[in-house]
Amino acid sequence: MPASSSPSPPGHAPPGWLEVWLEAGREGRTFTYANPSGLAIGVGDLVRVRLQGRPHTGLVVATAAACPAAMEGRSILPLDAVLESAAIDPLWQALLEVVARQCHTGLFRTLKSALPPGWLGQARRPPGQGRVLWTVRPNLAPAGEAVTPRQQELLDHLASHGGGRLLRDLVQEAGFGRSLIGTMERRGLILREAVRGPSKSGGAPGLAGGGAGAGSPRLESAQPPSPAQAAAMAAIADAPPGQSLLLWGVTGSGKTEVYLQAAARALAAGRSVLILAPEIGLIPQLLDRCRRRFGPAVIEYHSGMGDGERVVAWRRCLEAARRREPCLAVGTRSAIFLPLGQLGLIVLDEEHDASYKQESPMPCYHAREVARLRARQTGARLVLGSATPSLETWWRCQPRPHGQPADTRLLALPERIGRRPLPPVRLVDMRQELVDGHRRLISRPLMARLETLKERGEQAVVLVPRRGYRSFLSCRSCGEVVLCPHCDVALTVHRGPRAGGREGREWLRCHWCDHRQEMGDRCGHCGSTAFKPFGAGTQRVMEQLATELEGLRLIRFDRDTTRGRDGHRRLLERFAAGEADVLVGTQMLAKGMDLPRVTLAAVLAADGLLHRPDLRAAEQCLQLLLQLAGRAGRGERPGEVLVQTYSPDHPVIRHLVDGRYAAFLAEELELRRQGGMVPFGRACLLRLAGPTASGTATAAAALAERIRPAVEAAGWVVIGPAPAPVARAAGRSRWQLLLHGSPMAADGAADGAPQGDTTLPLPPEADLRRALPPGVSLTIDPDPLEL
Ligand SMILES: Nc1ncnc2c1ncn2[C@@H]1O[C@H](COP(=O)(O)OP(=O)(O)OP(=O)(O)O)[C@@H](O)[C@H]1O
Ligand SMILES: [Zn+2]
Ligand SMILES: [Zn+2]
Repeated sequence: MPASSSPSPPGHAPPGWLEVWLEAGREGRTFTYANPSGLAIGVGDLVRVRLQGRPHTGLVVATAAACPAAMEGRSILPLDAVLESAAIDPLWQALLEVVARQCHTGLFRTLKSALPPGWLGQARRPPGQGRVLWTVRPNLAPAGEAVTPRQQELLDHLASHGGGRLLRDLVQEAGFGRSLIGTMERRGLILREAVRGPSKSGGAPGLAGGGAGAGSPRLESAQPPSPAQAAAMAAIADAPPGQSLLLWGVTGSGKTEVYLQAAARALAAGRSVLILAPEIGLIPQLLDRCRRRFGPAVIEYHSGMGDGERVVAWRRCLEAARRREPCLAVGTRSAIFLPLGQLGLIVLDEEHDASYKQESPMPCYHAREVARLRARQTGARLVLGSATPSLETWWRCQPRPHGQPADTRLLALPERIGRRPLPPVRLVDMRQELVDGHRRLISRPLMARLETLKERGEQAVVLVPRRGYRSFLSCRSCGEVVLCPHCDVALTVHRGPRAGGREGREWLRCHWCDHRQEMGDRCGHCGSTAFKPFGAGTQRVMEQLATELEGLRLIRFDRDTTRGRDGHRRLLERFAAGEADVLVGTQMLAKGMDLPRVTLAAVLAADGLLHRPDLRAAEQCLQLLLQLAGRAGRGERPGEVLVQTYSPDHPVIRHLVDGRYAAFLAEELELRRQGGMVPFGRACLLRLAGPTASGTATAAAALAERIRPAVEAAGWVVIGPAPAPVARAAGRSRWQLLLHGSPMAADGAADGAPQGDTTLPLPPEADLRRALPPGVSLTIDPDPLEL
């Protein structure tokens, strides 16, 4: 319950007036409130106030002893209550201020993006209020205590949610009955606790820092490290505070084991640990591994969770920080802002992944850069792990001129665990397949390999770049591709029941805005009703495999089949349990999976990945293919990679076959150097979107003129305006301006320094917005990953 009027500390008069930030509109606004009853209040406190008669939760951002001059003589409302003292730590706020500045936006927008949804805002119900049920004794099985299957289900469910979940989510979302919960409470199997204010949370399970032996008998013990793993762990332990390290380990080299042992060490020293993965789909496996090692108290945080659960996770971090207890949190990019105290270690797994970058809304931050700032600020070590490091991170490991040490230390795990070989890559030239009269989706070599899977008791993963049934549809008369009416992208053919539809029928869907329509509509270009489908999506590949290889058991793994909270976990568990021979899916199957029976990784249409007009297209494609290759041969049996392509001589394919990622990076770096591109130059993208093409174009041109003086004075150039690569999406026209600056030209350093000064030569964000016509939105994206 809200903290009541606490006496103010001696020597500090309670402030008479407060500036409170409230979530009003997109930016938020501060309002002045009075403190007539003299509550002890400070910056960073969470308070309840009234705005237009309604209760709101707000954040105190300033206090004053005297009434602000602007408010003199006006009636000022008193605040209602202090909800929570020191809800925001000054150090944490300082971090957000730097992020806001680097992303060229305000602190409020940044706060709003960093805090869990519902933390601030109109008090529909005060944030996070509710009852949480905690597991008290998760290990009933070894204790030999009798529980019903349904009771065990509830215990497992709680364990998989960090040990605790809001009562209303348990009932409404997870469907557990109140009587079941009541019975278990009475038996002392679970514990109810209100989540408000600093809690005495005796019921929260503790974190086992030491690995084996500590706490629960079910905890798994650490693996004896290989020499390379041991060297990496020692280097992390000995690194100076704030140091960044790149853990470059080939797929299956045991990077995760290094993270876990480094985490155990930090926890044992009383310091918190944060481990990030780029996608929600990778969280379940990572979380499971962490919980097996450290117990159920590991905190989970990502956008796949309900708002209430995120608030609970946030609070658990805050309260642990107050008690100076270490925690271990696992999450996606937004977890980089969790209010963990005494941070000792931050890990970004798959550090090269583009999902670490927020594209919209602003702030367009990169979790890797925020992690770097946070590590420096708190003295934590930052470990960036990857089998295919980003060019930027690799570049930071190179020695600097004049004998300065590299910014990031390189640690290598050059071999797989158990010296298992990396799987060889075999190309299937699809042109030759055609010449030989084989026109099927699945080449003969791939068929032959899949046919023997089952008898050998092995499994395969098959990557298909697109979900759905067919990639696109074009008109038989005029050849035009059928586009989404709201976006400049081709509609994808899907098959199967859709609301009210029949099984097996085909319909069209936009992967950008989710528009859906019937197949039979006329060609928008010539009026013909005859269409021809092209390309194959996951659905069609499933169908083909099922008809051509009878008896082969398949699971489809894409965004359509992994919906819902546990969608990824459910399918992967079924596959791991041997319920299927082949997993057919999109990019998401290339990452993280560690299944010993997978001996074949195949790509059906590599060409769909190769030809993208983007600065990082080659880098991202090679990363994906190497990741995919890394799924094969992780167990006792050797693996193999099969790539079907029409472009066997493409440089990316060549590098894939040679497996020489370092050589690729060196070549790519040279290209970037010649072009003055990242990391030899900096870029910033201004994205505009508006209701009409002409209005948006005019606004973009006016904006270009407005910023030109400041941009050019800093030695940068303005490129454009130009239509965005997808010039219309969800009915909005999109234009963009690219700013390009070269630190090389500016400071004359022959080698280009890793971006030192990260502020952009632009007028303040608010000025830019004010100059835009109504209805036109602006996103400022510094160091964009996609152009
Ligand atoms: N020291 C060790 N001794 C025995 N087995 C190990 C050791 N370290 C890791 N392993 C096992 O090797 C396998 C691969 O390790 P891990 O998943 O950590 O690799 P990774 O480098 O993270 O892989 P990827 O990048 O491909 O996801 C796992 O099954 C893991 O349990
Ligand atoms: Zn669309
Ligand atoms: Zn037509």
